[in-house]
Amino acid sequence: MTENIVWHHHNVTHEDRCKQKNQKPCVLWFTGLSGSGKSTVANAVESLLLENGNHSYLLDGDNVRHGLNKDLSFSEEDRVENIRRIGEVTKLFTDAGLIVLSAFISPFKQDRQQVRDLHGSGDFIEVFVDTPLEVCEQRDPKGLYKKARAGDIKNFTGLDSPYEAPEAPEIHLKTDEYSIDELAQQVLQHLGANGFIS
Ligand SMILES: Nc1ncnc2c1ncn2[C@@H]1O[C@H](COP(=O)(O)OS(=O)(=O)O)[C@@H](OP(=O)(O)O)[C@H]1O
Ligand SMILES: Nc1ncnc2c1ncn2[C@@H]1O[C@H](COP(=O)(O)OP(=O)(O)O)[C@@H](O)[C@H]1O
Repeated sequence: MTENIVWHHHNVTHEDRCKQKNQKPCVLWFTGLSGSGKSTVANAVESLLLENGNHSYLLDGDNVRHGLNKDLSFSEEDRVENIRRIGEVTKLFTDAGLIVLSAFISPFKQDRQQVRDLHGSGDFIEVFVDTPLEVCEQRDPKGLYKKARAGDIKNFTGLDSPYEAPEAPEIHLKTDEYSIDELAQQVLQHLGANGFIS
């Protein structure tokens, strides 16, 4: 497919863009069940990054599925393609020098591993938003569990579609033990301790 396509080298380099922004780009890859708190915590982290003078961008499953990925369903095949595309987008954004936050269920280990491999060099940070299914279902912020239990939504993650939890995430957030602010601070602390932000 890439036959006859030649890679262009640009005058302004990745290093130039990082230096200009005074940060080391990375992807904070939030993964977890629907209602686990991915969007909520990612939003709180992004606000802290803004306050700290960092340059970031938050990619959110619901929003991206309204645009770039609006042709994709929730079949296994389409979820794989969803994450593949988002992986490529995060690669472009980190190349641009940004700290990228992505909030997708991303239920399959293999797909998350592929995004990790795409980034290489330690800038992929898996953030497991660990919330028991019962708690997610109780929160049910969009009423989707109720609809799924009633049979109105098929292939719902955690019910009739699988979620493969990370085994060794860089950051493990327990949302039933800590507040949103505390969880956001845990993420910022990891970024600081690992030299991504100052
Ligand atoms: N069948 C089914 N299963 C899971 N989720 C569903 C489904 N149908 C719609 N939704 C809504 O879509 C959001 C998940 O989209 P993602 O792109 O993150 O999913 S995936 O990574 O491709 O699995 C998810 O958003 P979050 O609740 O923010 O996770 C739901 O609002
Ligand atoms: N400690 C917590 N961390 C994250 N979310 C929490 C917490 N406690 C309660 N919530 C609530 O849980 C819901 C999580 O929804 P959301 O962030 O949309 O999840 P997701 O993006 O994973 O679907 C929100 O209504 C949020 O206010």
